[in-house]
Amino acid sequence: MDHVNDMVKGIRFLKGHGTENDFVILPDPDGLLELSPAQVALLCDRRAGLGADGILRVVRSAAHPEAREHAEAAPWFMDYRNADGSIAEMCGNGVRVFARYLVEAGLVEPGEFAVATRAGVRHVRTSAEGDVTVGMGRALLPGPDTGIEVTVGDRHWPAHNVNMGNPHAVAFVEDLAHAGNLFGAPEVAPAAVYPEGVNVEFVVDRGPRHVAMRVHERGSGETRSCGTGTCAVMVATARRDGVDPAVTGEPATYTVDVPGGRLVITERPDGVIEMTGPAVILAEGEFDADWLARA
Ligand SMILES: N[C@@H](CCC[C@H](N)C(=O)O)C(=O)O
Repeated sequence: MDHVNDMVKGIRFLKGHGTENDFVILPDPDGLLELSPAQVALLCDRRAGLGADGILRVVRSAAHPEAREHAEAAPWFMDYRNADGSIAEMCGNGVRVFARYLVEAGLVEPGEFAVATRAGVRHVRTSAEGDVTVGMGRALLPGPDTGIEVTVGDRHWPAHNVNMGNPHAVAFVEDLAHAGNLFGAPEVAPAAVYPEGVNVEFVVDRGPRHVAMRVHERGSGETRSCGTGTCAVMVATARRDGVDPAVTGEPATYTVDVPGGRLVITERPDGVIEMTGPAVILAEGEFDADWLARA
């Protein structure tokens, strides 16, 4: 293997996941790694690349134009990309994995700290057991919340418009299998409600304050979990149940099962949503910079 090692101009990466929403993590403290959409897509390719639902580039906030203003409060910026190379504002599972990486790399002390994202600063709390809690900010219910329809094949469902920094359409269905194979994006109408595209969640009840969902993610296809999606689902389900912590003054907690595991979502009376779940770093290595440059 020595000749291979001699040849490789290595770029370091790690692999991690949160409830099986998986990421390639690229430590790039000085923000020197310019990634084209084609390069991101190659890295995320499960046959020709490393394979992932998305990329988490780890950049010092001070070194990134989109995060410089947060450098003092949140020294590290999560530059998230979807598997197709597109940029998204926010990734809930990604923030937990990003936080776990910062702790394991010794870049922050475990416990409470802040992470800069395109959707703003997010406060995280790591536990020694592996779970990470993230203050995901407030859900926006931008409207319209009626007249939105999700279609898969010949089935149609009304959907709720929830923004968690990124856009979601939440549809309550009778059976998660009715969402079909989700190889392609579900149709969401009217398309004008989501000019930047949308993540679509299909939800069934499992018990009191307990639901299960599948998701088709904008830019990544069906994934095993979507953190922002579970928050959007929690809020849509709570309102459907007549639960609003801003009115009762009591926090509301829902359990949201995803194909890759379980997340616990709490909405506080001040509207801030907290997401708790696992975050795992499972491998690290190097790939050939020339291979990526050829993409
Ligand atoms: N998997 C993520 C969401 C990633 C971004 C999404 N695909 C979008 O384009 O908005 C999560 O855990 O929240």
